[in-house]
Amino acid sequence: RRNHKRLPPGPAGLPILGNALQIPIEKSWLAFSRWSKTYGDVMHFSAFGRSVVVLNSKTAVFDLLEKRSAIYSDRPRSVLAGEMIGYADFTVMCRYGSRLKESRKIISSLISPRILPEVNALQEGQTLLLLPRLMNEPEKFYEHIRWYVMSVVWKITHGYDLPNLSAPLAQVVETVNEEFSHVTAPGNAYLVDLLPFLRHVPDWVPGTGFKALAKRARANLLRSRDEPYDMVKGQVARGVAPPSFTTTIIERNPNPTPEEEDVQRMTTSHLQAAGAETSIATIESFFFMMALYPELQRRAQAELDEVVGPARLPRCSDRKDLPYTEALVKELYRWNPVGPLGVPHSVMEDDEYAGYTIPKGATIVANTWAILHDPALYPDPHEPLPERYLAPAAQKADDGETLNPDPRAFAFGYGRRICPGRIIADDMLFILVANVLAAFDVSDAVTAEGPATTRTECVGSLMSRPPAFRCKIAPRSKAMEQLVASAGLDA
Ligand code: HEM
Repeated sequence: RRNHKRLPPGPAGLPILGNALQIPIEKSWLAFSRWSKTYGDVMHFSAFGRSVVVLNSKTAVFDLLEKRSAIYSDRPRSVLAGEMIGYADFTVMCRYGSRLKESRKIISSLISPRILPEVNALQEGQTLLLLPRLMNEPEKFYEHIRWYVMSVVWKITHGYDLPNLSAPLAQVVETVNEEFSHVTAPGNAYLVDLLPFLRHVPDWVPGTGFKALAKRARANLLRSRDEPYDMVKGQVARGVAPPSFTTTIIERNPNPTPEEEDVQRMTTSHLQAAGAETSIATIESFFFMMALYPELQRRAQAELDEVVGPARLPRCSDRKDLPYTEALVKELYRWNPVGPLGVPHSVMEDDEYAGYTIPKGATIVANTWAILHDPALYPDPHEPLPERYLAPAAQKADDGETLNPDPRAFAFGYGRRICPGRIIADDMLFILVANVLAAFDVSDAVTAEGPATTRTECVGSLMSRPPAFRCKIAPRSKAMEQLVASAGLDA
C-alpha cells in the first residue's frame, strides 16, 4: 500500500518485502545503531507493509514512550503467539486495554515497598542455599543459577519450594518458556501473522502445521496457568497455604467472577514466566563479566571484606554501605543489557514527531543497547567501569545531559509498560552478586571457541547473553568454605 505520510527516514527496501531481508536476526541492535548514524535517531523500516519505528536515543525514547505513554503503550498484534496460542493474555504481550490494566493493578498491589522485607528475607535464604550448590558442583553453575532464580520466583508467587529443575511444576513452565521463545523468535515468522485469515483454513490443508503447534502450545499454557493456581487454591481451602502472591490474591477475592479468576490465574503464572529468563540471563552475564575482569571483582571483594567482614555473609541491609558493589550491579545492566531492544510497543494513533508521522499501529522498538552505549551519556561505553557511577553526582556532558545516568532507567523498559518486577529483580541480583563475590573467586571463562577474552562478544536475537561458557568458581579461603557450608545448612 502506498502511504503519502512523511515517514521517518530509513533504508530503501524491496516492493512488498520492504526491509524484511535487511534486518539481521542476530544482534539487530548493533545494525540499528550503525544505521542511526545515516538515518538519525528515529528510523523507519517496513516489512510486508507493516511499519517498524526504531528509536535510538534517550531523547526520542523518553519523548515518545514516557511522555506520550498514553498512546505508545500497546503491543503489536500477533496472530499465532498472541491470539491463537493465547500469550496475549499474559501481561507482557497483552494489548492495551482493561485486561492489561487489571493485571498490572494486581501486580502493583502485590509488589510494593511494604512487602520488601519479607521478599528480601526469602531472597537471602535462597542465596544461602545456592552458595553450597555452587561450591560443591561449580561445573553445573548454569543449572544452579536457573534453579536459584526459579526457586525465588516460585516462592514469592506461589509459596512453592522448588526442589530441583525436574520438579513437574518447573517442567511445565520451562516448556511454556521454550515454546514462547520459539514462536516469538525473530526469523520464525509465520505466514498466519501476515495473512490472519489463514487461521480459519481447515486443518487438513497442507501448510497449516502452525495450527497443531498452536493447539499444543495453548494446552501447555493452560496447564502452566492452572496447575500452580489450583495447588494454592486447595491449600487456601484447607487453611495451609504459605504466604505468597497467589495466596493473597485468592484470600482477597475468594469468590471471583470467571473473568476475574482468569486474569488472576494468568497474572500469577505469568509473573513466574516473565521474571525467570531475564534474571537468569543477567546472572550469567555477571559470572562472565567477573571472569573477564578480575580487577572489578577484587575491588568489590575488598569493599565486602571491609564492610561485612569475614564472619558472616552479606545481607540486603548492607546495600547502602556497599557503593562499589552497587555500582557494579548498575554496570551489569548497562554493559550487556539482557533486553537490548526491550519489548516492542505499538502506537495506538497517528502521531507527529520531529516533523515525521509515526503511523497508527507501527511497532515501536526502543534501542536500549544504543542508549546504554551512547558515548555522550556513558564515556568509554564498551568498558565495564563501575566507578563511573561513583564520580561526583550530576556530572554534565557538554549539552547539559547528566553523565552516567542510572542504567535501570532504561534496562527495565518504559512508560506504562515498565517492568513491574524490577524491585524484586534488582534486589535478587544485588544479594546474589554480593554473596557470590564475598564467598568465591570467579575466573577462567572458556567458551566453545577457547578461553574467553574481553573481546568475546555476547550473542542473541531477542535477548543478549554471553556465549555458553564454563568457569572456575572457588571458595576464597578455607574459612569461607566452612561459612558457606554452615550457612547453607542453617538456611
Ligand atoms: C533483570 C531482570 C529483569 C529485566 C532486565 C526485566 C526487563 C523487562 C522489560 C525490558 C520489560 C518490558 C518493558 C516495556 O515494554 O517497556 C519487562 C516487562 C515485564 N516484566 Fe520484567 N525484567 C526483569 C525481571 C522481572 C521479574 C523478576 C518480574 C516478576 C517477578 C518481571 C515481570 C515483568 C512483567 C509482568 C512485565 C510485563 C509488563 C507489561 O507488559 O506491562 N520482570 N521486564
